[in-house]
Amino acid sequence: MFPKIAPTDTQAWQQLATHAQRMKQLHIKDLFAQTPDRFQQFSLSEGDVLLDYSKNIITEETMALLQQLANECGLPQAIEAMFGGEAINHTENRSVLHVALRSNPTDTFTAQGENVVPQVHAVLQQMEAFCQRIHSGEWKGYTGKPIKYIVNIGIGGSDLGPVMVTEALKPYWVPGIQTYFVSNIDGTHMAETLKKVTPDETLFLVASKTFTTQETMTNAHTARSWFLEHAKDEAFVAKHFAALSTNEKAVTAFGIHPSNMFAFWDWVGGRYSLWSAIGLSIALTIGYNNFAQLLQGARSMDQHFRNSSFDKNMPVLLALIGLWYTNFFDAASEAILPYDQYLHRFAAYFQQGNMESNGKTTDRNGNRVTYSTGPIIWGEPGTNGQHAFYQLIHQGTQLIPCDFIAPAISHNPIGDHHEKLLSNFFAQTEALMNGKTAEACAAENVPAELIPFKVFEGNKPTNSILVKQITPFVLGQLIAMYEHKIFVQGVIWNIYSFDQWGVELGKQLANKILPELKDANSINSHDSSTNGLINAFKNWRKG
Ligand SMILES: O=P(O)(O)OC[C@H]1O[C@H](O)[C@H](O)[C@@H](O)[C@@H]1O
Repeated sequence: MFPKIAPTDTQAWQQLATHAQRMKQLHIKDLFAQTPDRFQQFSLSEGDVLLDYSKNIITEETMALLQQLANECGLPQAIEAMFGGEAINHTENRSVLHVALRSNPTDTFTAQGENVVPQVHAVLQQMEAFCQRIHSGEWKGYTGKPIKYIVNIGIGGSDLGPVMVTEALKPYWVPGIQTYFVSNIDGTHMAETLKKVTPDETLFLVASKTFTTQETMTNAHTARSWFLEHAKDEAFVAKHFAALSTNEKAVTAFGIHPSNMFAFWDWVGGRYSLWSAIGLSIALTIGYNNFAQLLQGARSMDQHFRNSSFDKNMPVLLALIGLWYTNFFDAASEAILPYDQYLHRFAAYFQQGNMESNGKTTDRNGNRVTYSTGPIIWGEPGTNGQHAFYQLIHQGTQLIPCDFIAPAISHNPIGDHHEKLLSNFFAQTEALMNGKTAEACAAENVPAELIPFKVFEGNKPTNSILVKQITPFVLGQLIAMYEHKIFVQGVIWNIYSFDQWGVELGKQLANKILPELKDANSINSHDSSTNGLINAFKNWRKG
């Protein structure tokens, strides 16, 4: 295990606090003027991924102190504890081994004394064989037709990853397969999806780690009823429903045959599960070989993370820079801004990844933290964001560190679209850094009374992540890079990143209120606001 030290108790933290006061007097553009080769100093590549972190309010001293902080907080031991399968998810007494899901067969990862790699590869083989049967048309629906539609029913970690990846890799979709995702318990989500599919050509994947989640179970039962209205015979369920879960008992109770179950394990966190059986919708959509490439990309980032010194380690550097702004500049949020339409769910995916992992106030000693932890994560694809919220990033009162992500090669090289798109990426990061002075405005003959409105302070930090192309391998690298960033920050903040007790409360409360909504009686068991809302809801439905 690694030390449970409050980061504020380290020497590095004290030094960083003093250092930050000095750094707040500086402007990034001056740092570039002082050190023209700053790009060489603060950028690195790993395969086809280039990280440029030079447009940050940092110097070599900043980075050295941040790395010292990581060392004082036991990051080297923590990395080995995770890869070594220690039960670092302490509050659930579980290992955290999503890295084992992208292992090679000859690798070894141990949970509770057992090498988990053979079982990982057994399920991967089961997934590969299943994909082959679906894609070849060998697997037939109840009227003898091959499967054309995949409907993944899951929520949270059993939805967001597969949605994000299948969208990101749309150019790789297997011809003839159309995939949909139903997550919301709002009947609209299911109803609208069922309009697009046919019962005899659809495979429903019920994706749930626990197989108890209310939304997923409700949606799965609705899908089953709809299917049986058409198929009439329960025996046909086996041809059209598969389960992705850790809970074999609940899968069987639902009526899905164990041979249609793809297993994973309690050492896979929901928001880290796209690499497991939860990724079956991905493999069915982009083909198993592309799914395997995604895993290989993640594996290469795992090795980079585990083996690189902190000054050459992408996840560590991103984590330290993020923490620098969260804790020493009071930044409350971070934006993820992909300049790639296919990555339009990337920020939403890492909203769960970050906010469910590091949105915690209790430290690993059970005490309330005295410093900020996980920031709010948000973002939209550029350039749409530019025409919506960049105003605030440029001229608002909040400091919002941004990650710009873009591929050099587009999957859709139409005319000069991609050059135009990327010119916006480069221009934005440059403008956020440089800003615009009153003198520059005056030189452009801006009327004096308008100058205060047209001045940009600049000094807005950005990371630029440029990749050659969004291939399955590169996407695997990118996802794993951000996963490990979250892990590093959780270690330094001394919090448990792999539980999510905050989500449980909502589940319990809804279960308490649900029976109260089933009859017409007036309710008075809550506060006056909740009573008023419930009674108004009921009154409207009476009429
Ligand atoms: O996969 P399931 O067990 O259905 O869980 C789905 C989701 O449920 C909760 O919201 C958890 O907080 C998430 O981490 C999880 O991904």
